[in-house]
Amino acid sequence: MQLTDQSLLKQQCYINGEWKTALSQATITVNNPATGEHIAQVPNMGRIETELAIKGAEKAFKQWKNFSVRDRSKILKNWYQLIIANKEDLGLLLCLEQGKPLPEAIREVVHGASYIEWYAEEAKRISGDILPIPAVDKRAFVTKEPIGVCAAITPWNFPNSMITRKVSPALAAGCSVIVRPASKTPLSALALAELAHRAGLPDGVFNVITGSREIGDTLAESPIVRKFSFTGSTEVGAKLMAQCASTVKKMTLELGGNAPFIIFDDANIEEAVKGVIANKYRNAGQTCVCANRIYVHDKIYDEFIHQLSIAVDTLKVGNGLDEGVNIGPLIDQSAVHKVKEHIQDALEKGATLIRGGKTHSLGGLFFEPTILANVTQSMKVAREETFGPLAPIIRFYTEEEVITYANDTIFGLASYFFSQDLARIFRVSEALEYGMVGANTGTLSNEMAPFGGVKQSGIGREGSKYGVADYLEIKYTLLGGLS
Ligand SMILES: NC(=O)C1=CN([C@@H]2O[C@H](COP(=O)(O)OP(=O)(O)OC[C@H]3O[C@@H](n4cnc5c(N)ncnc54)[C@H](O)[C@@H]3O)[C@@H](O)[C@H]2O)C=CC1
Ligand SMILES: O=C(O)[C@H](O)CS(=O)(=O)O
Repeated sequence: MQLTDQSLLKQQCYINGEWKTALSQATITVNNPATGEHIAQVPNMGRIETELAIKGAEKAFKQWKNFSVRDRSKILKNWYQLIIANKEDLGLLLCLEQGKPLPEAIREVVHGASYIEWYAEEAKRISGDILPIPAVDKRAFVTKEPIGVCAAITPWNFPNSMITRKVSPALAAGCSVIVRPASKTPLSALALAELAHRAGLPDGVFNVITGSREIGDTLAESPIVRKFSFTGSTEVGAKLMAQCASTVKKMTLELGGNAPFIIFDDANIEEAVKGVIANKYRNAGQTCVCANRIYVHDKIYDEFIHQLSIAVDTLKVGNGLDEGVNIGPLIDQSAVHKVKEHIQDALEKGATLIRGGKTHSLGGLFFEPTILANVTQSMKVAREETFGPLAPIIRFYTEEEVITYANDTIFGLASYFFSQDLARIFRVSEALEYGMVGANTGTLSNEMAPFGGVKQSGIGREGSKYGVADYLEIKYTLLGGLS
């Protein structure tokens, strides 16, 4: 791996300001999903190392919470500037360990850094309240204080921005953090730790530990860890929530999705096709906010499928390092299996294959961008999160019918629709049971907006002024004897 700054390839964990190997010397291999080649190895740590990290983070919290907000903000801004200055190297690490095309990987790095830039300023906007005077000899006020030691477990699909989206509000609030990244994609988190160290973050304030499930168990069960932030599947999120219950931790859960993408008969079809392409095939469809069901009104159904097919034909599948590639590999064989399972189930139940439908001729983990027509609500692809480059098209006839379809899921993360009727835009946006709604757009995320879901898609928000509140506790103080 040829980085401009080779020291950003870290193969040890960052704990209490030091780079460490596992006590057992055990390691985990990191492979490039595009080629299968071994690109690095990181420590396979467990309970003992995690407990050491927790102790160090507890000590560091006591120091970091007493930094002035101006000093915390300055260090976050240093970190932001170092990330931007090294975005090509960080993008290359990301592309090699996760597979997304290099330009898309660099965009993720810049997107991830935008949260640090945002929270560097939000640190200065954490304020409390002076309350009404309860009695002539008393004064009352509210202050907001950092929660304390925080833990974060992150997924493989956005190995850079999922780290910064959790760590930056925590640090801005004055907390210390221990991050356990996905074992498939740890290099981005470790490189971010190196740059945080260079930015002047005190030892123990930000820690990155790689290894076994024991890490998650230890973090979830520790009474010192007061906040747990998890991004990943609903199944695992629920398990962690149960584990954290024994020590009554505050939770942020960014979980699974099943996004509806509705195209009404009054939509601008060309714009809707662009929106679907930008949304559905980003990261090879491996995002929790990808359209999982595409509903198209009967009147424009055939025209939409025709135009979407033409657009899908222009997508290039390949190694993310190659020029012009739009879709990289899926993360592993189980991901390929799930896409195939959803396609097979749909075809057996009457769907029609319009484009793709099988492993790409490149083999390995590459999969053809796929379109299925005549899909129905009863098919697996409409009920489960596919997490792959599969666009299932479902026909609908009325607004009432499609809203019922769209809301018929345990998930409630992102939703989208295209319409040029203003009254309909307000009606549909208010009727959709989701944390986020995109109207006439297929992309939602930015650092100024509250990202998160309802129902079984999670708890809490990341990004915006709302994101820092999840790392603060409210304290009420009453001053008596002032007569
Ligand atoms: N709501 C959101 O913002 C996002 C949600 N996701 C969801 O995550 C899933 C895909 O990502 P995956 O990494 O495969 O999800 P996953 O839930 O299997 O794993 C997520 C992370 O949790 C770890 N993990 C798994 N089981 C664990 C356990 N029992 N204890 C502690 N840690 C455990 C994994 O190693 C990984 O680091 C999809 O369902 C997707 O929708 C992914 C990214 C963002
Ligand atoms: O993991 C994900 O799906 C991300 O949260 C999507 S986004 O924030 O990059 O849009």
